[in-house]
Amino acid sequence: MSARNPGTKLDLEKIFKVRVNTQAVLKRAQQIQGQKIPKKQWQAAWLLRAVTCIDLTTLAGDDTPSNVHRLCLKAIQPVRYDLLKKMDMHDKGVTTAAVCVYPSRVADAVKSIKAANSSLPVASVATGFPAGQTPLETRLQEVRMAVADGATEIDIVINRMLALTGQWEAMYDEIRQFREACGDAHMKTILAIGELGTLTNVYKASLVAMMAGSDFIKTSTGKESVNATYPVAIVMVRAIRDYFLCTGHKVGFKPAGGIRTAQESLVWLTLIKEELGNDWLCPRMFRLGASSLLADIERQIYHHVTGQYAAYHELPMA
Ligand SMILES: O=C[C@H](O)COP(=O)(O)O
Repeated sequence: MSARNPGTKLDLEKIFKVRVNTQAVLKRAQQIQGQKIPKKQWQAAWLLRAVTCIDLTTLAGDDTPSNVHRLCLKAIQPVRYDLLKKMDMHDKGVTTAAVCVYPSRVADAVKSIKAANSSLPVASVATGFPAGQTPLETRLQEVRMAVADGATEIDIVINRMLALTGQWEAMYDEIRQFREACGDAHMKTILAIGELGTLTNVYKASLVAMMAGSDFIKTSTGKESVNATYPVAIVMVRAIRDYFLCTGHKVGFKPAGGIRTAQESLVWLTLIKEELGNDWLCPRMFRLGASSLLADIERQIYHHVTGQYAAYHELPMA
């Protein structure tokens, strides 16, 4: 990952001035979805880029060491070797960006990745994911435990109650404490946009999260009824741009939740390229949080290489 965002003082004046023009945002989101996407070998290259930006995720109540182990192996070899060889990409170290698991499964993931002689990062959700409704000390302790078990990236959830009641200072203080508990682990801050009510709140929460030192801002847990949407992404990436122009610090962006198709991954890459530029089109600055996107991308790559669609059983999945 890139140099970290140290954060800034909380600028409440700037937060209170935020207004979002919803119609303009919706129009821009439509424009981006209407853009032509690359075809043929360019599409295959973009899809491989998308693979390298995936936080391959399992966040289920029935996660076990064995399904986490399979997830890790898939993250290390996300696309079948013979397909990569046909594209002359077999020796380019194509992996996903990270695996993402619950705190209790971090040690399992670290063990599997070490056993495979890989240094793939292990990310963990924490802070009472997904609702964030546990006492602050419990949430802080969860972060410390995930880091102690070997997570090098922590996806925290914000306290929505503080955002919904306009307690931005308290939200800033909590996130600051999470950042400290993370130590050297990079922190992605999940806004849970489906529960923030308005796009204005999304912009404000984005700014507060960045001022408090988040390395990434992330749309959703994947557990809300509304998760990663393009209009919300426009608002968040504009906040990232605004913060960069004011401070010189680059913060990453992670849409997550409900992203399932290769086609969607191409739209996400287009959105990042158009709104933030090529500097953000890499795993250091952009992640796709997804549990089941990789299957479709690998299928499209199979089609690109062979001219046929694979049955799902032909592609080993996590
Ligand atoms: O952070 C990642 C999300 O929880 C994944 O959501 P998903 O299962 O809808 O892909």
